[in-house]
Amino acid sequence: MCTASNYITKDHYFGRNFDYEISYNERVTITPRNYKFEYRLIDDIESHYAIIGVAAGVDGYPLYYDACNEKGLSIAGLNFEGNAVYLEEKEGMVNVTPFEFIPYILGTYSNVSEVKKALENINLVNINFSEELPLSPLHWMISDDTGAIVVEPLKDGLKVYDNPVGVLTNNPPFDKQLFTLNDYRSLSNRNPENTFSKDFDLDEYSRGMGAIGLPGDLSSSSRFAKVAFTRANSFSSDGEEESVSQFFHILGSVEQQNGCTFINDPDLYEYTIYTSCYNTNKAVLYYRTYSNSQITAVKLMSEDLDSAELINYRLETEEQIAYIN
Ligand SMILES: C[C@H](CCC(=O)NCCS(=O)(=O)O)[C@H]1CC[C@H]2[C@@H]3[C@H](O)C[C@@H]4C[C@H](O)CC[C@]4(C)[C@H]3C[C@H](O)[C@]12C
Repeated sequence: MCTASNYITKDHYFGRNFDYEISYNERVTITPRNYKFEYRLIDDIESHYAIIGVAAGVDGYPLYYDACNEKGLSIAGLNFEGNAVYLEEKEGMVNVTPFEFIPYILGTYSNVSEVKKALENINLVNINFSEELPLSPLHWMISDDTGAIVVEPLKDGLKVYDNPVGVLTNNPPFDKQLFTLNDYRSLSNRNPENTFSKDFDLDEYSRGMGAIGLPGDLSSSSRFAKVAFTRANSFSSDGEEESVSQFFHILGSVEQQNGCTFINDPDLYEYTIYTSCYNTNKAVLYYRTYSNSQITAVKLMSEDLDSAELINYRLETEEQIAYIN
């Protein structure tokens, strides 16, 4: 399970919890403007927008999980098991593979409205990256400071939804997740009046009673409701540190602790391996890992973006504790 969210203060923030039971040795990968993207079916692209993101530890190609480009456009791929369908090559369409989708979108487009238009002509083709890394069933949230969309590959092509709640988890498909939010329309960040009955008193014995009924389990539909509520009611000042801190708290509301989600394999549990937070206006990637609660930052604009070589930074995974005495 994974969760993605955006958050807007003075800048636009976007990121995700990467929840899984195994790691692909992910690292921060920067793709400078002149790294040559070789595509399986469309023409290679020699020069494009620069990209920063978290990618699998595979040399020679940026297999991004989530990323943002120098124009402020951001995207994350989340599991969409049992629903994602990739198709055969289609004439007249821009045929890219699912693993090329993030590089293609972020390399070519600068905002969500351009992407929406381009998606009308994109076909996601079922071609594996390699035999060892077959295709994953994914859907994507794409976000910038004007809004967000969700892209789902279905059997009759790509379905694109506007995303007014600014979050995405896994199953079921996005339209069903959105509909389910109707069930929670009475929830509030304020304590409710007693509308249960006029005939007897009910005590307001605690703060936080306005959100009684908000799910707290780790299923993807429960995380959708929980994180949508948390994001919608989020309050912080608009400074960089406060915004970043608040963003980590939004995704912290649906963090998966190791041990709570058993995978059908001895000793394997799904947990939040890392949380990313992009300030997309400044192209800075902040992240935390499960074993290191300190926030680490990598700035796209500090690199030589006219180079042609990928730049990688390993994730800082050692806990960093500030001992006071
Ligand atoms: C599993 C990851 C999504 C995390 C997630 O949604 N977890 C929830 C699982 S579940 O619903 O609860 O089952 C996805 C996100 C990005 C994916 C990776 C990226 O797409 C990049 C390559 C693509 C290759 O085709 C496969 C390996 C891979 C390296 C992918 C492995 C895996 O499928 C990743 C890491």
